[in-house]
Amino acid sequence: MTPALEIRNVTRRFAGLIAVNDVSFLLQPREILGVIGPNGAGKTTLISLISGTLAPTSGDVLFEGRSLAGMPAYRRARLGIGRTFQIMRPFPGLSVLDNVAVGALFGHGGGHAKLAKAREQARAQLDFVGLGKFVDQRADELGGPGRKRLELAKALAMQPKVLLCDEVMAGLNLVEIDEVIAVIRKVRDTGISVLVIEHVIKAIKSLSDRLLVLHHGEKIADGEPAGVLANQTVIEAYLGKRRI
Ligand SMILES: Nc1ncnc2c1ncn2[C@@H]1O[C@H](COP(=O)(O)OP(=O)(O)OP(=O)(O)O)[C@@H](O)[C@H]1O
Repeated sequence: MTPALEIRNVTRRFAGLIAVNDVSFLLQPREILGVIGPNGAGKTTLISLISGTLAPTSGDVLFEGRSLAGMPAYRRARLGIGRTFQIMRPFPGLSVLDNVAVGALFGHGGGHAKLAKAREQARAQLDFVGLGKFVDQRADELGGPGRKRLELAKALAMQPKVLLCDEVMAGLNLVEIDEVIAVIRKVRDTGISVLVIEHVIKAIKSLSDRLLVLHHGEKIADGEPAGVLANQTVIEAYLGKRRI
């Protein structure tokens, strides 16, 4: 089976700093892959290299077997690569519904050219993530947990085949984390492959089919979650962080 994503020897430098260093891995269709690592390990950079907001210094990203080299972010989104942002940026002044409708207008396959159709799709995505009751509220009036769900709905409205989630559980309480986990599982059940970056180790352990660990830009482990978290190198990378 062709992988949904293949990351092939990807390196990204920022001046003297190597943020991502010769990283390779696969994301299989319908897989939930968790990516963890201490602060500054290169996780967000990795998502940006896949979604196309950053270009690799070397290496290649393949989507369904096809190289994305040189392809801008908007075209990758149209091909089916959706992402959420760690720093949430709802369009201020727009309703929750229209924030998501924007995603539907520009998403996979060119999106829905008609606003009415985009709003219809946005409403369905908001129901899906549990924000159905808030469609008419201004997006910048949503609280933290609501904004996390909004980020997910915005990305899903683009009808991605691959969803890249950047810390969608950060700042949530345990109940809210469980709710987001349930939403991500539902996303996978619709046939979407998911890459999840997260600091909440317990959550990502139960959510992920496979876990990949980055440390100083390098992949130090990749495998079944319980085994990866018992790995001595991984424990040392987190020593003192109290996150395992
Ligand atoms: N645009 C940039 N210019 C210069 N350095 C950058 C840039 N973006 C990231 N970095 C550096 O690259 C390294 C990896 O950063 P990145 O944000 O990918 O880490 P992260 O694992 O997502 O961290 P966190 O968990 O804190 O979000 C860090 O040292 C960071 O300071």
